[in-house]
Formats: sequence, structure tokens, C-alpha cells
Amino acid sequence: MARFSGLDKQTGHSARGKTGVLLVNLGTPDEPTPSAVRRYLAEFLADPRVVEIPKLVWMLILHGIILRVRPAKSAALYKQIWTDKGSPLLAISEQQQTKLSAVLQQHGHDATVHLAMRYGNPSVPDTLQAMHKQGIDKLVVLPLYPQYAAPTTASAFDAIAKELCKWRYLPALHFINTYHDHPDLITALANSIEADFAKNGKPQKLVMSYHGMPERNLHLGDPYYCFCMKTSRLVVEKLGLEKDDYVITFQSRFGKAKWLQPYTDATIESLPAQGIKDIAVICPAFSADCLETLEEIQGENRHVFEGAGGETFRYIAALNDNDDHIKMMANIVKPYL
Ligand SMILES: C=CC1=C(C)c2cc3[nH]c(cc4nc(cc5[nH]c(cc1n2)c(C)c5CCC(=O)O)C(CCC(=O)O)=C4C)c(C)c3C=C
Ligand SMILES: [Fe+2]
Ligand SMILES: [Fe+2]
Repeated sequence: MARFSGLDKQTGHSARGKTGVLLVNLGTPDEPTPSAVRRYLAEFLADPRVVEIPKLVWMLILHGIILRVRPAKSAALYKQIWTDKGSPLLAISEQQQTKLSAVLQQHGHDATVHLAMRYGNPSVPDTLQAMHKQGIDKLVVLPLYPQYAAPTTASAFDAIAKELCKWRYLPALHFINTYHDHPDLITALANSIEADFAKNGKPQKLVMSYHGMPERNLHLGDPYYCFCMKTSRLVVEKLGLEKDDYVITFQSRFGKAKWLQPYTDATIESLPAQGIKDIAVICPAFSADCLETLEEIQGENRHVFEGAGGETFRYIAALNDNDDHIKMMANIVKPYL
């Protein structure tokens, strides 16, 4: 057998030269059941980009403890957010794919749009192989993480590289590594906050809650924290908010290590005692609503706030398939088509 995979002469040497856009997001279990969640978490948490502790020690902890306990608990949470179209993250990503494809066509670009999930399905290797067979040899990858982070963006790159390493005829490749300060992202976030304020009134505090990361990663050189700060600064400048109008926090802590601070849940719990009983929460690291926004913020953190004496809690949805968001994606990829 040949060492590198190639296409037969027919498909390999003619009808090529097509351009494809590949959207990548994190992924989600196939079903909200303990066995499907176990499969998903086993792949996710074994990724050395995600958990950076010595492999042997981590495999013992992961398989000995975490994968015995967490799947049942997480499956119960996934059940709460599951829809008739499946996991929100996947369903929303599919809508983004369809709409981006339509917008690029409208603008006269002859590029197809594809979707892959870093963990679970549709997988990165399956999607790339299908694109290869369709004659795509110009590839633009847009990982849907606005702020570069090694556990997310670099991990998406690893999965793509791992597949391409096996190919004989490599595509031209453009990999978008971050868009945390892209003007269209800032506009889309500001518009969505403004629409909420116009409809529901300006809250006493806007909480901008980002997915967390171990603090150690920041000291090792991951720019994620600084990129989150920049996204927030640009959005609040655009909205003309004052320092007291908002707070930046980090959610979804996993494990016992110190993660980026301040933590979302502790901050939200402390607000009512300071007289802040009316808040709106937005999660600018999530391009699609998912477990971490729908269950953790809209569910858990709402209870935390109300339990501490808070009165009005609003969650401002992720940008999902908003027109602004799709336009941003189109403008980000267009220069490379
Ligand atoms: C274990 C370490 C984790 C790091 C580091 C991490 C970073 C990180 N994650 C996202 C985006 C998402 N994470 C999601 C779920 C999720 N994340 C972790 C762990 C880490 N994430 C776990 C264990 C889980 C699974 C949920 C659970 O069992 O509790 C999701 C949602 C997936 C879904 O199906 O809805 C997203 C999206 C970012 C942006 C990030 C950046 C540093
Ligand atoms: Fe995560
Ligand atoms: Fe969570």
C-alpha cells in the first residue's frame, strides 16, 4: 500500500481547483446519554492541548475517575438543553454553514462551506476527505473561536494537520487563528447588546463571561486572556459603557487548579449584596449557544443570582446565525477565496 493517500487519476488530476471553507467548532456528544457523553469526553479530555498534565498520570485520573463519574452527570445536563434537532451547538453550527454558503454565493464566490467538529461528529478527517474528493484544493479554515486559545484553536489545527499529514496532494491552506478584534465581531456583539438594552432596559451591570482556562496557560504564553480583554474593551468602547457598567468574568472551571479569574459564578453571587439586582450576561467566547451558555449560564448561574437575592437575570444569546455574525464570517474568509 502506498504510504500517502492519493486520488485516482480521474478524480485526482481533473476537475480540481475548487475552493472550500471549513468551519470548525468544538463538538458535542451524539446523544444526551451517558455512553455517548463518555465517548465524547474520552476524545475531548485525552487531547493534550486541553489538559496539559503528564500523559500517564492524566490517563489514570481520566479513565479511573472522571470517565466513571462525569458522563452520567453531564448527560443529565445535556438532556436539559437537547432539542428535536439534536445538540444546540451542532444544530446552530449547521445553520451557520447553510447561511454562510448562501451569502458567499450571493456575493459571487464559488466556494462551498463545510462543517467539522473537533471532537465527535461530523469529524475533521471525514469532512476533509469529502472535500478532497470534491476537488477542493484551496482550503480556508475558520475555527469558530473568536479568541485564539491553544486548547481550542490550536487543537483544531492539530486535527487538520494530523489528517493532511497522510495526503499526497496537499491543498493550499489558509488558517484563521483569531478574530477577537475584527470590527465585524465587535459590531455584531455591540448590536446584540444594544438590542437587548433597547428591548429590556439597561441593566445595572453587564456581565461578560468568557470560557475559562487554567491560569498556568496564560503564564506559559497563551494569548487567550489578553484577547478576551481586548474583545471586551472594544465592545464597551463602542457602546460607550463606563467602568462600573460591566464586569469581565471566566466560567466553566474544570478540576482543582486555579483558572482565570474572576470566576463567573462567584462574581454573580456577590452582586446582589452590592445592591446590583438586575444583570444581563453575554458570553463572547461562544459563537454558538451550547451546554456552557444554555445550562451553565442561563440555568445554573441564574439560580445562583436569584438565590443570592438577585431579581432580574437576562442571558443575551450567542451570535449564532444572526445576519451580523454570518456577514462577519463572510468578510473574514473572503480575502482568501
Ligand atoms: C478541561 C479543560 C478545558 C479547557 C481548557 C477548555 C477550554 C475552552 N472550551 C471552550 C468551548 C467549549 N467548551 C465546552 C464544553 C466543555 N469544556 C470542557 C473543558 C475545557 N474547556 C468540558 C469538560 C466540557 C464538556 C461539558 C461537560 O461535560 O461539562 C463547550 C460546549 C460543548 C457542547 O456540547 O455544548 C464549548 C463550546 C473554549 C472557547 C475554551 C477556551 C479556552
Ligand atoms: Fe470547554
Ligand atoms: Fe460547564
